[in-house]
Amino acid sequence: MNAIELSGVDKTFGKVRALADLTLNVQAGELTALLGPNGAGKTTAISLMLGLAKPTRGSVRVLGEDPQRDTVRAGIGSMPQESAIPQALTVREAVTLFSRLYPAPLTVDKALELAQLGDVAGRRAGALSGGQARRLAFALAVVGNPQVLFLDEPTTGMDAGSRQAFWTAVDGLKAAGRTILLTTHYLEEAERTADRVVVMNAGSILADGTPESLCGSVLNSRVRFTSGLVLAELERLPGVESATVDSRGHADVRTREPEAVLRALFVRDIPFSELEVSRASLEDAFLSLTARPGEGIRA
Ligand SMILES: Nc1ncnc2c1ncn2[C@@H]1O[C@H](COP(=O)(O)OP(=O)(O)OP(=O)(O)O)[C@@H](O)[C@H]1O
Repeated sequence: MNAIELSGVDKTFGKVRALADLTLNVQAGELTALLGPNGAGKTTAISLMLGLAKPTRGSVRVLGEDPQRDTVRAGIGSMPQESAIPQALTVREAVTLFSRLYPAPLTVDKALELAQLGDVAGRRAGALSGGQARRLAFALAVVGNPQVLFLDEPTTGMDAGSRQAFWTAVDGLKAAGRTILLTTHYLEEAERTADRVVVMNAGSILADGTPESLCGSVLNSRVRFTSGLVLAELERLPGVESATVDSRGHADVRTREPEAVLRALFVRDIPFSELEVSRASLEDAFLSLTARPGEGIRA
């Protein structure tokens, strides 16, 4: 079952076409990372899914309904980039207030625990640090126990420890079958946590697949070693797409078939040392994709 369905969606602001014929289906229980450079249209897409705005053209469905209907809102939780939390309320008061908007919320203590806010539950929202304020926004998103959760750049401003605890909480929500759509500029987080990565640019989808398939289909692996081979010899090794070598013999080879390169070194008995083989990261794939708009892939 699809928890989210966008079909043929356009959203324009005056002359700006923020979303251009966007079609995106998200299955229930899936953790999807929506990636894209600044201005790609991620926040606009989320605001349509939250029912905060209407598409100029096309249709948006969340849990099978128009998200502008009140009945759907009870099934949705959102952690926006900037939340307008009443600054005079304490953390506990704010979470309690939000819990009352939902028919079957978590207990306030459970939401505070998920967001690691137990220690500052009595502090006023206006007195929180930047990272604590992000955690409060997370508590407000989850306290309603929603089926679908939108997290817009959730970990921005969180320190390393908070981030780790945050992803543990998200893993728990995923294990409980929640549908999660997140945007982030921390690509290593998307690579580690997402079932699916959707890369947007200029209002459309540029690539869509698992983190592994995007890395595999877009970029090569990197094989580094030190040897006596000169550039022309490196370039003639099987499977090599490009290579560089410095005056001390440090070779840096890009290939889709690192095994073929290594086999050739062994079979030909070429002496080498300091071997390092690394797979392209999602960040490499993202940079490569968004540097060439229009040449999208569907992995
Ligand atoms: N209310 C608005 N009025 C005019 N233009 C807007 C409005 N909202 C968004 N836009 C424009 O639509 C485009 C998409 O913006 P959007 O905020 O969705 O991008 P984004 O992918 O979320 O970017 P970021 O990573 O910077 O958050 C941008 O060109 C932006 O300037």
